[in-house]
Amino acid sequence: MSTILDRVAATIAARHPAHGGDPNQSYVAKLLTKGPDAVLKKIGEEATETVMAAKDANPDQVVYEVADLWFHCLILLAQHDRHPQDVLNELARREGLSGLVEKAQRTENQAD
Ligand SMILES: N=c1c2ncn([C@@H]3O[C@H](COP(=O)(O)OP(=O)(O)OP(=O)(O)O)[C@@H](O)[C@H]3O)c2ncn1[C@@H]1O[C@H](COP(=O)(O)O)[C@@H](O)[C@H]1O
Repeated sequence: MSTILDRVAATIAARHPAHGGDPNQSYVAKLLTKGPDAVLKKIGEEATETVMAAKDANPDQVVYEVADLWFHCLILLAQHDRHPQDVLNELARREGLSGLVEKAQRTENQAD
């Protein structure tokens, strides 16, 4: 069963200018035409807007801005030939491993 992440990722892939995406018809194609830094700039903007919504204690706006942030992260993943499932797999790999334990292990390994 395809999820919304799968479907949006597939749409993003299809909108790539190299695959015929038209910058005059498609936001994704227009952004990708501007080059990799344009996507990074949007991610920075959307992350900042997410922080501002949280500081304003506006839960609905937080959801809206996180959706913008995730959407632009999906474009970034496509640029790097990665799929949302790769991120889900990484989260699954980490499942049950405390961040504090992971950090302690990392610090221990760096000291070796
Ligand atoms: N999920 C989204 C989505 N979320 C946000 N956005 C766009 O991302 C932009 C967010 O930037 P801002 O909030 O800063 O708004 P802005 O000032 O208009 O943006 P800029 O002028 O700075 O680029 C807006 O233009 C939103 O409309 C999205 N555009 C497209 N999608 C998905 O991508 C698909 C393909 O879209 P097209 O490429 O446009 O066909 C769509 O069918 C949707 O499923």
